[in-house]
Amino acid sequence: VKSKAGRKLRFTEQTTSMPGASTGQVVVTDHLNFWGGCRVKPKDGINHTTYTRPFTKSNAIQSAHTAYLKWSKMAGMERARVMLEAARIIRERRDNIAKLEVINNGKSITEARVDIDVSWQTLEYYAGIAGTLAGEHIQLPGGSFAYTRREALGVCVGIGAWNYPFQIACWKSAPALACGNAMVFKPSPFTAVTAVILAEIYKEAGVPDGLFNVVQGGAETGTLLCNHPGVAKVSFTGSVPTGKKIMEMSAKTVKQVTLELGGKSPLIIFKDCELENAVRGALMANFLTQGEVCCNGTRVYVQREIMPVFLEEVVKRTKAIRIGDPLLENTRMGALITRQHLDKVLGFVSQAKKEGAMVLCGGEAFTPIEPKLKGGYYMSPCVLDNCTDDMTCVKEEIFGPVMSVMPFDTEEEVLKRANNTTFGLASGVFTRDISRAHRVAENLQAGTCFINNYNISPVEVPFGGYKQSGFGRENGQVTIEYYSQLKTVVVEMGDVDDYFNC
Ligand SMILES: NC(=O)C1=CN([C@@H]2O[C@H](COP(=O)(O)OP(=O)(O)OC[C@H]3O[C@@H](n4cnc5c(N)ncnc54)[C@H](O)[C@@H]3O)[C@@H](O)[C@H]2O)C=CC1
Ligand SMILES: C[N+](C)(C)CCCC(=O)O
Repeated sequence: VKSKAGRKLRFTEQTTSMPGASTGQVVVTDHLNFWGGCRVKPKDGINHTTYTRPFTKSNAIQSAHTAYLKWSKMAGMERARVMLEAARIIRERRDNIAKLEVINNGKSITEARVDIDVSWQTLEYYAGIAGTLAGEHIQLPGGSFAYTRREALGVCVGIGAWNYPFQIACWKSAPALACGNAMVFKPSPFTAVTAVILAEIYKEAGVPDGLFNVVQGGAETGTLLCNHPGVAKVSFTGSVPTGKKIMEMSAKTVKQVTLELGGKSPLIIFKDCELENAVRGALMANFLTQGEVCCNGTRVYVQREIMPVFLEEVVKRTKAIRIGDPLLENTRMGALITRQHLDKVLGFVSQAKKEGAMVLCGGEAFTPIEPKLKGGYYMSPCVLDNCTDDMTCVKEEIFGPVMSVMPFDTEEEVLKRANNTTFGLASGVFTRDISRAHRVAENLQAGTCFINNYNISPVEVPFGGYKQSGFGRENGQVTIEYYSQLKTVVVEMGDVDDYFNC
């Protein structure tokens, strides 16, 4: 849905050809901004993309700051209770939120349900940690001592991409709120709807008004948020070029930054792998959410001896992927996010052909037979053979369902080739040799290495990049460090030295 701000949000199951061409439709009749505990009318009253005034008096950042003062004084256990209630509400409304996510994003309903499950689990996980936040006591000479306090940062900004709209909002807000911060979240203008649902759920669960706010808009709004002196931290998910701008803007007032950026991750398949699993893994690494996944393993290196059998299997299964109405239970691939993005992905396939790659399957615009789905942004998932490391399709992030396959001979060679990239988000290896698996994991320059599977990221496990794929982490206990700061309190129990007058 291209939701228009300033109208009411209602979910109806009508047949229509909305962007993404699902059988559902969202009619937006309520405002999509959410500040100070309620939906707010855009000041220009027209379109969320041209709107926001973070510098004006009554604004999202100010209301977030007021809420932060209250929330950060509560005990971790009290915050935990509210967060657990929010998790419960998400779980209860899982199917409805998942439907909205499908209509908004175009991904299949079965995937969207997993996203929503991961979302409430994220809130539960950080609720569990909220009650454990603590400092330490350090003994000093003469009975003096010091202690540390783990304190919130203040108002944190979250800026999200369009591929996992609700989940990204939860990955950012859950650790932020657990630590006592407030958050102003800006979703991608392509997927404006579900972050507001999260804001309403937090309110219903009992967070103070203004603790989690949603401002709609694009680059202009994001820029205002990153430059705002009242913001302590920016957590960004999106492309590398935008990430660089975010870092630059944040530097002006020394804001803390977490950057979850793009990738071009290698997946290495050795000849001693369990082939069935490796083929399934390659599909998991390339075709979730229409291939619009930052950590996808899109450079698939296959040991030469098993290349023919691997290709045969992978092509057979790729051709069998059911593309179509994302709201149907048996659909496994929905529609890409926009016409423009679809054209871009198809352009990568044409370029690959020009550079000598061979299309083994897919790579074309796809029109489902149902008339109601015509006009949707579908494409057939693509496997490219005859690829070399210097081709555009192997070097650049495509962010669509396009797998590039390349042969390799030795471990040493493939590691060198796998690491020859400015990205470093994820990586994967399939082998039955446990020593080799751990050796390869050690030597791959990436924030995650999946052994004998791919794209498994439960909330307990830290997620983030090496190199230009970003820094900071989301998920796992470590993320607490990225949403809090340590205060040292030094306590003198004796007299102050008479150093200057003795
Ligand atoms: N590492 C990760 O966790 C993920 C990374 N991504 C990356 O995101 C990209 C696709 O997402 P897009 O939404 O197209 O990325 P994008 O960088 O164009 O936009 C991301 C967000 O930043 C905002 N934005 C754009 N320009 C801005 C500016 N100058 N200042 C502040 N905010 C600005 C957008 O409105 C959007 O909310 C891919 O490259 C992908 O790899 C996507 C999902 C997850
Ligand atoms: C959930 N997972 C691992 C498939 C992708 C999460 C990262 C992203 O937002 O692209």
